[in-house]
Amino acid sequence: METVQLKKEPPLGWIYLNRPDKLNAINEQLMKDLRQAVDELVADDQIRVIIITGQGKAFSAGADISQFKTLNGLTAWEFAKKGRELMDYIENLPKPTIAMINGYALGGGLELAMACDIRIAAEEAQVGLPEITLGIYPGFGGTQRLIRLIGKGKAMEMMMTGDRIPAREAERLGLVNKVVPLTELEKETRNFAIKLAEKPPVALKLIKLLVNQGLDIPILAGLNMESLGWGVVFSTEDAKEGVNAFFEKRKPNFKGS
Ligand SMILES: CC(C)(COP(=O)(O)OP(=O)(O)OC[C@H]1O[C@@H](n2cnc3c(N)ncnc32)[C@H](O)[C@@H]1OP(=O)(O)O)[C@@H](O)C(=O)NCCC(=O)NCCSC(=O)CCO
Repeated sequence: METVQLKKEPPLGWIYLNRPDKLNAINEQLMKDLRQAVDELVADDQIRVIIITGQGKAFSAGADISQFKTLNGLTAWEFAKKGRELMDYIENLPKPTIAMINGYALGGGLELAMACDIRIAAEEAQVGLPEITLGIYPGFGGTQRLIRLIGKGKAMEMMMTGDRIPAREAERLGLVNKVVPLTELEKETRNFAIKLAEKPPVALKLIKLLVNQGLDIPILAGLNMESLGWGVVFSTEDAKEGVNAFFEKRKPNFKGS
């Protein structure tokens, strides 16, 4: 893959966006490579958690603006649809995902981070949706995901001003889960990811489905899905293991079945 690097460190799978000289700007090739990398990690049974990060000083500075000059109405629609569908795909992966935000996460870069389940950022990182300064607005799902993460008022401010905000402010808003010094970022992210990797995969997969779909459906439908899902989760070996481990006063060993 030209623009993405993959590292398998079971149970963790790492994806590095790899266009550091362009601050990991997202062009068509990177979208293709990212999809391929994600699919490879999902298909590997040894991988339980996927971490996405950037090489160099940025997580990603967003969609590749150099591609914009050749876009017309129709191709812009196609480009946005492609980017947005990739973010939807990542949001709905069956394994937990973490965005390790090592630097700038702007525009499509923040939209990618928002499609992940968890965001851990370096203190030095800055996030924002600066599309308005280009005369446009977020097109990879940002208008919808930001309001769901931080609420309408602050989301409006971020999108209307295009201002970048520091990681600590993003943490205060609930846009990132955890902020650590850059020197600690990889270690802290690994520790967090291992914690998730030790949890039962089927229950994690169902939590993702219930939370992601639950936001968009009437509460009664969501509550019914939750009850039905209990039937599925209770049929797993991991549920038996969890209950047995509780009574045997030991740490459970979840196998994913
Ligand atoms: C992120 C900024 C603030 C960093 O500024 P600075 O440190 O001064 O670094 P630069 O010299 O600007 O950037 C280095 C190099 O990367 C190129 N680049 C940066 N961002 C992009 C991008 N989004 N697309 C294409 N290329 C990019 C930049 O041109 C430089 O290349 P050279 O060949 O060395 O000149 C600053 O870079 C910045 O503000 N970037 C743009 C952020 C942005 O507007 N993002 C939104 C994009 S639209 C979008 O995402 C649509 C989807 O919703």
